[in-house]
Amino acid sequence: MGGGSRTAGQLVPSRRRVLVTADEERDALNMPTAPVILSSTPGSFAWGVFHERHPKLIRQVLDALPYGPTERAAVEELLSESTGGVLEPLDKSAHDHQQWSEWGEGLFGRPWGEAPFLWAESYFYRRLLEATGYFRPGTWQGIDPFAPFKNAELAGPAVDAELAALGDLPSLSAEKRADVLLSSALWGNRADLSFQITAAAGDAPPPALIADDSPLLWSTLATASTPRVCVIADNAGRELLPDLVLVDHLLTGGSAAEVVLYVKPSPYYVSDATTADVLATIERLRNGPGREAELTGRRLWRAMNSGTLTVRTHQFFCAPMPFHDMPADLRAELSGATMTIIKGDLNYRRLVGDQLWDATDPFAERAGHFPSPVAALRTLKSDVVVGLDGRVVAGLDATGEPWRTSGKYGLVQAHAQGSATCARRMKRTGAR
Ligand SMILES: O=P(O)(O)OC[C@@]1(O)O[C@H](CO)[C@@H](O)[C@@H]1O
Repeated sequence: MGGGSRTAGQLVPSRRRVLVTADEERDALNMPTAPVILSSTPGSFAWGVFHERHPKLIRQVLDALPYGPTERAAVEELLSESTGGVLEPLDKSAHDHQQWSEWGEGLFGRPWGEAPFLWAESYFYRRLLEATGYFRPGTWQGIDPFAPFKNAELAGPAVDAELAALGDLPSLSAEKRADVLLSSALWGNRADLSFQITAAAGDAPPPALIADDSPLLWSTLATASTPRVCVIADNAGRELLPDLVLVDHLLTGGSAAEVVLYVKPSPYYVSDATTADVLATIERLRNGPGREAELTGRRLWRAMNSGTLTVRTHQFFCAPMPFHDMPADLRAELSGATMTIIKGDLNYRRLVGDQLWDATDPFAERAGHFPSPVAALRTLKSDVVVGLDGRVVAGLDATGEPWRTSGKYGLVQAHAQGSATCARRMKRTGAR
């Protein structure tokens, strides 16, 4: 574990647009804070992402598509800059140059490892799209550099088996089916392609759930008259598939009258889902194998036709900040949700803050800023975790395993009093 600690002179990205930052708010409320994770400490998880995972990723990206000399050189240059150089700004011609200049104020010109890990990773993926020409007019405009990996996974035999297994669902009781589908969506998060780049070969440990607030998730949905569920998706392929099956179950079983599925506006963290990935996954379901898969795919198609399922995105989902700093329009959208289900490790980091919290800090304190009741379905693949029982933490520490990052443990954590922190902030500032 490790990263670095937040000291007086430490650089943090500009949050000029944010009226009250998470740290200012905590200071004002006398709440505890924790060191922001950096990637400067050799041997830490964050350092390994830049120095071990990214070099392998870059090789895979350059092998997967026939990029020309300009793109190849730019990609190699990014790898060398991000492992040994300083943060260079986006070219002035980039459509979001100004935006990133603001987000990176005080960071450009400094070594990558001095930027918060979350910021640096987000910027790495933005720069990778720049290097491959994703936003520039030309051959590679709009071409997802990770599409070959995502497509291979979706077409693979493991997905065939998962689709065929859907045939067992009708024989289960409604309650059992709900549990099974929630659990599939949770463990589907282990199928993240960036994680697999450095996961040990043949590594398929039996999963273990170390926190389970699923009763709170289900009871919150059960008590609403017309439940609106927002799902903030994570990975495409073998994670999005069970997510969509869960969405179908929520809609057909009455746990949700409406579902809004949020995806990334552009390729990000290798396998993160975009709208194109949602469409490809629904198509995969419609084509089976298996009658139940076909029916699920058709129902999802019709749900999109009727508007009970909407797929949306927002630029903020690729922004380098925690959810605490989400812009007002997205906050307003999410505030109407009966429950927002947040998938995956990165979204969890953004929800609670990418900081070295004490693992027993209450989840409600870290997630209470979210504009709606919120539930996180996440396998642990980074240093951040909160809301665990002290005895569980002691037991995990005693194993000597890297339990926070191994992908072997998972959690369902929920908080149902949305906007608790928001309400305190409004009271303090006199806002209505
Ligand atoms: O969000 P996901 O797909 O569950 O996980 C993303 C991840 O693989 O990438 C980051 C490190 O690059 C970590 O947050 C985590 O290890």
